[in-house]
Amino acid sequence: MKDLPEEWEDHQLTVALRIRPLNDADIEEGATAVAHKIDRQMVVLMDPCEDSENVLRSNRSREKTYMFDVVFDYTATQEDVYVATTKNLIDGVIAGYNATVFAYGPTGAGKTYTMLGLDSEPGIYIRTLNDLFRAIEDSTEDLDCTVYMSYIEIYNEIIRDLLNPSSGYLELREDAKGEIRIAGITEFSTCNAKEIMALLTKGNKQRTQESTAANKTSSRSHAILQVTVKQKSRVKDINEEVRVGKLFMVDLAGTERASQTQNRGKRMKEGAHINRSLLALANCINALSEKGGKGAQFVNYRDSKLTRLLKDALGGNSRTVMITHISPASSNFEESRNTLVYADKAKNIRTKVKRNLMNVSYHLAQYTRIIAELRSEIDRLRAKIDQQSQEQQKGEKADIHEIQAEVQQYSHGEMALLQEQLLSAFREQMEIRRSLMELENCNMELHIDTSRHLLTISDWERDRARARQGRGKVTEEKTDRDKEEEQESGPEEPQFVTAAREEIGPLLAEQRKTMELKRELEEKLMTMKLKSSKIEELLPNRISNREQRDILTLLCKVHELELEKTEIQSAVLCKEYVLRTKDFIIQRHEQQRTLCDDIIHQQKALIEDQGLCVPEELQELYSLYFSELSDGSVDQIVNLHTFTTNPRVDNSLMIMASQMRLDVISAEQQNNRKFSPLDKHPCDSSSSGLDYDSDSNRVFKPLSKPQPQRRHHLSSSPALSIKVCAVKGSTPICPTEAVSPDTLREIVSDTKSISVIAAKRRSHLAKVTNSRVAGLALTTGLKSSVSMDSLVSTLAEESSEVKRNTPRHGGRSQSKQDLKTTEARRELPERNQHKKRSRSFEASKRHIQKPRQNPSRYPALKSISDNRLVRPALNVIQSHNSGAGNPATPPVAKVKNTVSQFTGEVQLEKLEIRGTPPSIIHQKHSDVKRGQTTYKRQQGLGDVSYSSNLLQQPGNYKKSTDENPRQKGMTDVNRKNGKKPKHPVKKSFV
Ligand SMILES: Nc1ncnc2c1ncn2[C@@H]1O[C@H](COP(=O)(O)OP(=O)(O)OP(=O)(O)O)[C@@H](O)[C@H]1O
Repeated sequence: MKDLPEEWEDHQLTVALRIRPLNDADIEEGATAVAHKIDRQMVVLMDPCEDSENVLRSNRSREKTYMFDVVFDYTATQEDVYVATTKNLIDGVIAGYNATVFAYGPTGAGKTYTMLGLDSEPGIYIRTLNDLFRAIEDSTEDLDCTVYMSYIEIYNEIIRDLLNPSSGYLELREDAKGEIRIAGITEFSTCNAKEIMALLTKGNKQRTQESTAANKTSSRSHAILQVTVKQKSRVKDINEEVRVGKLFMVDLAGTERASQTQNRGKRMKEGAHINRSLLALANCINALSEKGGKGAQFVNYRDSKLTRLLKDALGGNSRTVMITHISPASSNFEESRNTLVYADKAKNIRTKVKRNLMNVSYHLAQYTRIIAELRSEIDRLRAKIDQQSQEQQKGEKADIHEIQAEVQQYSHGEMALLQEQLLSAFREQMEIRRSLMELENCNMELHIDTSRHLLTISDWERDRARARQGRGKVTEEKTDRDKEEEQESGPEEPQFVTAAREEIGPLLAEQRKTMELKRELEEKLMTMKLKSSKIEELLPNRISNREQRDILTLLCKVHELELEKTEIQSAVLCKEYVLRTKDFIIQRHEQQRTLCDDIIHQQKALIEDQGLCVPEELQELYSLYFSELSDGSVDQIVNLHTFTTNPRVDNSLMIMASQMRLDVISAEQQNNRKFSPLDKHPCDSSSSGLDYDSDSNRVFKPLSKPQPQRRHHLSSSPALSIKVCAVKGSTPICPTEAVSPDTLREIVSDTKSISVIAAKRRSHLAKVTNSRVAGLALTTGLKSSVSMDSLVSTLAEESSEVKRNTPRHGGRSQSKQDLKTTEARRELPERNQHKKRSRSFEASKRHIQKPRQNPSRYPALKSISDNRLVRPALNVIQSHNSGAGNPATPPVAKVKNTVSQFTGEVQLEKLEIRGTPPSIIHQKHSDVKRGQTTYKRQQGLGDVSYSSNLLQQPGNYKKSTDENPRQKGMTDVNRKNGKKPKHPVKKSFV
C-alpha cells in the first residue's frame, strides 16, 4: 500500500486575537482604548472603572493579561493576519487534511472585516482561495485535482444555500462515517480562481445583513464557506489514491446584548437565535477545554446547527484556527472580557487530525471474477483463431474468387475502424467492471456501518433490559404499579444510541441507491458485451489475410495483458490483506496484554493499599513482570505493531483470518502443552476448562463447555476473536483460491512468529508460576500446580471480585472494563460461577487474599496465612501430610465444607472433621473485634472438611448446598487419586 495513513496527529487549536481600531462611534461615545497588545502573544485588558487614586479599590481591579498564539492590534494588516493564521493551512488541505478558520467575537468587533474584508483590503476568504489555486497549479504531483465550493448561512437556525438561494431550507445529516453533511447543498466545481471569486461575491450578496446600533453592517447569520480539494492519481491502479482536503472558513454572527444593539422585534429574535447558537458553541468550547482533564464533560454538539457543523472543527479531524475579535473600546469592556475568557479556554482544545486518504481496495472476489471472465474470453478468441485457421486450410481448395470477393467487401479503413471499435468496447467493459467493484466496496462499507449501528442499539437494549431485571429484583416488595412505572421510564437513552438509530435510515437508503446503480451498471455491461460480439460478427467469416487475423490476435493479446494486470492487482490486494491481518492479530495481542497489565497493576495497588502481605513467590512474579516491562522484552510484540490501515472490520479480512485461526489455535495448543501441568495434575483441570473423568483417570475437554476464563488468556483471544468474527461475517466474498499458497505460507509463518514470542514469554512465566505453586503446594500439602493462564484468570477474577466488594472512593463510576467483566460474570451459567468460586479457593491457598469485607473494620484479617481461622485447618492438613496427624483423624480429604455464619462482630466457623468413628467436630467461635477464638470439640462421624471461604460479608450467609456440579461427589484429593469419595462433600461458597 503506498503512502498510507500516518497515525493521527495531535493538534492544538490555534487561537489568535485581533483588536480592531477604535472607530468613530467609539470616539463619539467618549470611549477610551482598554485592550492593548503587549507583545506578539500577550494582551492586557484594563479595567475602565479603575481609579488609580482610589487605593481601596486597587485590589479589586479587573485588569488582566491574556496569552494567545498570536495577537494583532490596529496596526496589523489583512495580509499579516492571513499569513499568521491561515496561509500555512493550505498545504495541509492539498495534502488531504481538514482545516477550519473561524472568526469569533462580539458584534461589530471586525469578524466580517477579517474574513471577507473590503475590495481594497480583501480578507481571508479571497487570499486563501488565491493561494490555494496557486499551490495546486505549482504542484508537481501527478494528480487530477478538482476544487468544490459551497457557501451557506445559518440564519435563525435555518440553513440556506447562499450559492443557490432558491433551494430552500437545507437539513443536516450525519453520514455513514459520522461526518456531518448538508443534504441538498450545491457544490460548485471549478478549477479557476476567478470563477470562485465570482461565486463568493454572489453568495455574499445573499447573506443576511442589517444595520444595528452596534454595527451598521451587522451580519445576522453565521456564514460558512467550504472549499473541498479532491485529488486523484492520474495513473489508474488498484490503490488509486483519493485525497480529500476540506477547508471551512466561518464568519460567525456576533454575540450581542439587546441594550447594546437596541434591537426590537425581528432583530431581537435574530439576536436571541444568534446568542443561543453562540452559547452552544461556548458550551462546547467549555466542555472540550476540560476534556481529558479532571472535569471532563460530555460535549453536546447537538444543541445547535452551528455546533453540529463545527463538530469536526472543534473536536474532530481538523486543524483549526480561531481568530477572536474584540473592540478596544472601554464601552465594550464586558463583551471583550467574556470573549477573552472563552478564547483563553479554547486554547486547551485539542483535535486529532488525519489525512483523508481513501484507498480504493477492491474485492478479491471481484478480481477473481474478472480474471475468470478474461480467461474465458481469451480461450474463446484463441479457439476462434484456431478454428478459422483450420477452416482456411480446408478452404484453400475453395473458390479463390469467392474468398477474394468476401475480403474485398472490407476495405483497409473499415478493418481499422472495426479494430478500434472492438478495443474501445473492451476498454469500456473493463471500466464498467471496475466501477462495479467500487460499488461493491461501497455497499460493503455501508453494510458494515449499518451492522455497527444495529449492534450499538441491540447492546444498549440488552443492557437496559438487564438493568430493568436487576431493578425488578430489588423492588420485589414494591407494588406492581410502582414497578410498571419504573420499568416504563427506564434509563435515558444515551446520545450515541439515538444517533445510531437516526443513522440507520440514511444508511439503508444509501444501500438501496448503490444497489440500484449496480444493477444499472450490470445492464450496461451486458449491452457492451453484446455490442462487441456484434462487431466481431462483422469480421469476415474466414480469415483470409494477415491483417484480419491480426485483429483477433491483438484482441487476444489485449485480453491477456488485462488479465495479467488484474492478476498483479489481485496479488497486491492479497498482500495488503495479509499485512492488515497481521496487524489485526498483533493488535489483539496488544489489547490482551494491556488488559493483563491493567489487572496486575490494579492487584498490586490493591495489595499495597490494603497492606496485604505478599508471599515471596508472588513477589518474585511481580519482580519478573516489572523487570520484563523495564527491559522491554515483551514489547517486541508491541514494536511489531504498525496498524497501517483503518481497523475497520472487513469481511475479506475475516475470511483470511479464519484461514489462519487453525494455525494459531494449534500453535497455542502446542504452547499450552509445553508448560501446562494439566496432564500431570488433573485436579487442576478446572483452571483450563478441562474435566477429569475419575473412572478412566483421564482428562478430557468437553466440546460444548463454555470457557469464559479464556477471555483473559494471553494468546488465546486473537484466535478466539478471529474465529468469532469469521463465523459472524456474512457469506465469504473472497474465495480461498484467491490466496496463493505463498501468501498463505507467509501468513502462517508470521502468525507463528507472533505466537512464538507470546509463548516464550508465557512459558517463562509459567515455569516460575509452576515452581511457585509447587512451593506453595508443599507448604499447604496440596500437590497442585497451575498454569499462568489460570493465574491470570484468577487475578482477573479476583480483581473484579475485589472491585465489587471494595467501596469506591470519590464516587468514580465503574470503568467500562469493570462493567464488561461484571456483565460477563452475570452471563456465566451457574456451573461456571462455581468454578470461579473454586478458583478463588485455589487463590486463597496461594495466599492471595482478597478482602471480602471492609478492611478498616477488620484490620486483623490481613492475609489468609495470618488468618486465625484458616491456620488451624492448614495445620491439620500439614500435620497429616507430615505423618504427625492425630491418629484419630481419618485421612484428610480436602479443605472443603464450610457453613459459616458471619454476623456483625462474631464469626462462627464450623470445622467439621468426618471419618471413621470417633471423629471430631470443631465448633469455633471467633470474636473478631476482641481477637478471641474459642473451639468446641464434638464427637461425630464423617469426612474431614475445612473452610477456606472464611471471610464473608455480613449478611452474605448462605447455606451449604449440593448444587456445585464440579464438586459433586468428588473432592480435589479424591480427584487426584482418581477415586470417588464415599460421602459426597458439601461445599458452600457465597
Ligand atoms: N481591523 C480593522 N480595521 C479597520 N476597520 C475595521 C477593522 N475591523 C473592523 N473594522 C470596521 O468595523 C466595522 C464592523 O466590523 P464588522 O462588520 O467586520 O464586524 P463584525 O464583527 O462582523 O460584526 P457583526 O457580528 O455584527 O457582523 C466595519 O465597518 C469594519 O470595516
